Amino acid sequence: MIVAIDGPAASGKGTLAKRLAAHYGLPHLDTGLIYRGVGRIMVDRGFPLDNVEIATTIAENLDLADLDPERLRTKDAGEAASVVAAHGPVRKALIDLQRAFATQAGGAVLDGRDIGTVIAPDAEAKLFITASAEERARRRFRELVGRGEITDTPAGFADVLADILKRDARDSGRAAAPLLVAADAVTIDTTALGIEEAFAAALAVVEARRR
Ligand SMILES: Nc1ncnc2c1ncn2[C@@H]1O[C@H](COP(=O)(O)OP(=O)(O)OP(=O)(O)O)[C@@H](O)[C@H]1O
Ligand SMILES: Nc1ccn([C@@H]2O[C@H](COP(=O)(O)O)[C@@H](O)[C@H]2O)c(=O)n1
Repeated sequence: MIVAIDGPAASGKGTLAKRLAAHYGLPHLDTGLIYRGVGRIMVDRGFPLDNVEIATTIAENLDLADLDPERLRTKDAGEAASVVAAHGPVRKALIDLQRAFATQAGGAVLDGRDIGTVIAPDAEAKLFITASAEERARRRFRELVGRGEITDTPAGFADVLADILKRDARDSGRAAAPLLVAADAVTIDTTALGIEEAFAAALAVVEARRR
């Protein structure tokens, strides 16, 4: 079974993807890490993020085994990821890698922005996880403060909210594989749901699709 999970930044799709993967004993791929990996290398090597040729070469040579979530879950890697992810040739270079993961024997759970629409259009279960921008910013803010990456101040929160809104606009407005709800996806709005409630709702959708 392939479970495709899409949604905007900090909506909780990664949390649900991990929980569903553990529940069904399936491997999980956080595809955001792939774009973060490309963005991180561009920044670390001082390449301008709008250099499509270099970003594409990096994407073509990316190895999933090299992606370190600890290093890549930072605010600046997320920002760099959303810039390189708008380049069509970069996305094209990363399709086979993601499809190979999705179609491995036994199935898989993938989360990202274009899983149900581009990477795994035939997935048995498709979820679109969303929440209000303010709630997503609150979640991301708590996470970044908890990791000591930013300080717990109103200005810090305003900065995270601005980043979420900017990423929403970039991810939804780009020409190449924009963030869209697949026609056969079920949308779960988690604004007022805790993690357990959201997991129960997601599990119910997947169970219904398995039958
Ligand atoms: N339903 C929920 N209620 C409260 N907090 C949540 C909920 N779901 C997830 N979180 C928390 O919100 C933060 C973001 O969740 P998560 O990383 O799963 O989002 P995401 O959509 O995968 O983000 P990204 O697109 O940036 O990878 C995490 O700290 C997570 O623990
Ligand atoms: N399938 C995907 C996954 C991610 N992106 C882009 O990467 C950025 C970072 O992703 P996170 O899920 O880790 O926040 C995101 O803002 C997207 O621009 C993508 O395009 N497609």
